[in-house]
Amino acid sequence: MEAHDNCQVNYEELPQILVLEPPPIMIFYGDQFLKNFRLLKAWESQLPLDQFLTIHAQSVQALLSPGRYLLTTDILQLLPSLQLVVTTSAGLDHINLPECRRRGISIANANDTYSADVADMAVGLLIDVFRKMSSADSFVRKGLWPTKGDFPLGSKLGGKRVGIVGLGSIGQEVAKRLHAFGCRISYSSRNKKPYVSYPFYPSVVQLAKDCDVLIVCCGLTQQTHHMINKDVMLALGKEGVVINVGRGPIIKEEELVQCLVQGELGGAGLDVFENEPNVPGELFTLDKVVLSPHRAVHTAETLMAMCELVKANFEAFFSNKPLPSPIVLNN
Ligand SMILES: O=CC(=O)O
Repeated sequence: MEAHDNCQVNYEELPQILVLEPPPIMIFYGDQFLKNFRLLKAWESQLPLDQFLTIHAQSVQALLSPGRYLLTTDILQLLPSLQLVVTTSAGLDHINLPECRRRGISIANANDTYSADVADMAVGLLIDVFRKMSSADSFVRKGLWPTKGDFPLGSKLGGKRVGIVGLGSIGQEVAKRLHAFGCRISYSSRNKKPYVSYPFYPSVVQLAKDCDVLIVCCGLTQQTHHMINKDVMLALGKEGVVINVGRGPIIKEEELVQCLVQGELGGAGLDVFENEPNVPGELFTLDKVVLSPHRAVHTAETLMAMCELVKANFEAFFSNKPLPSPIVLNN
């Protein structure tokens, strides 16, 4: 017996949640926010994962999934009673969605909890690339100012033509911010959005031709995989800048590195990479590139909001109520 909310509850009787790997909320804040649930922590077991899952196969109805852990068909098949996946991410590319659809497994995600923070980061990366803030910081710290003299000029943000790739909730937040900075916004998306007046481009290459900057804000799907390739980058041009706060594999990284090294692209601000946490070494020496370790979504405040949403989804599921942030899986 344990004390929960000042009353005695039997821990064994609490609703059970399987957690395959600790999500960032647990890493930073522990698992107190899920104190009214019994957490089955796969990583604490000495057993290989498949054996561990086989033992708990019949009892697991709900699973908490951190964004980076792949929920493959193999794993899902080991969990025949699974009815709900709550993921702490906004992106769903780590989950085998067709298999969930086939099995009728519900999914809930972070919805737009992170959108404002991700948009702030996209704008921050862009300002950093144009105004060379990271590189200026390192210039001063290395004591180069007195010896090397004048630091190179940056480029003005106001007036730049910014193409947003994916005008979902993150893309719209980016547009709002950069519009306020005096940028000229246009976008490409799966469909033209009837409620915005920014020019719409069905083709990303055409968008790139007419812009100084591309900001990748879309999710990773079969359609967006490697969508930003050499053709797009050449269309953007030698002064062009690419910002990626979506997912690494939306950009063909090898071609991005090549374009940057060969001076065919003006700069990049990257929060996400194809093979995280590995970043191509060629980028480390380029001042026109700003790098960030997939942190756009995580601020202390947003993680707390995420905790609440995760908890609310599990509470709703175990009391047969509608999920607060369900994903509708289309055929
Ligand atoms: O990248 C993080 C997310 O999709 O939430």
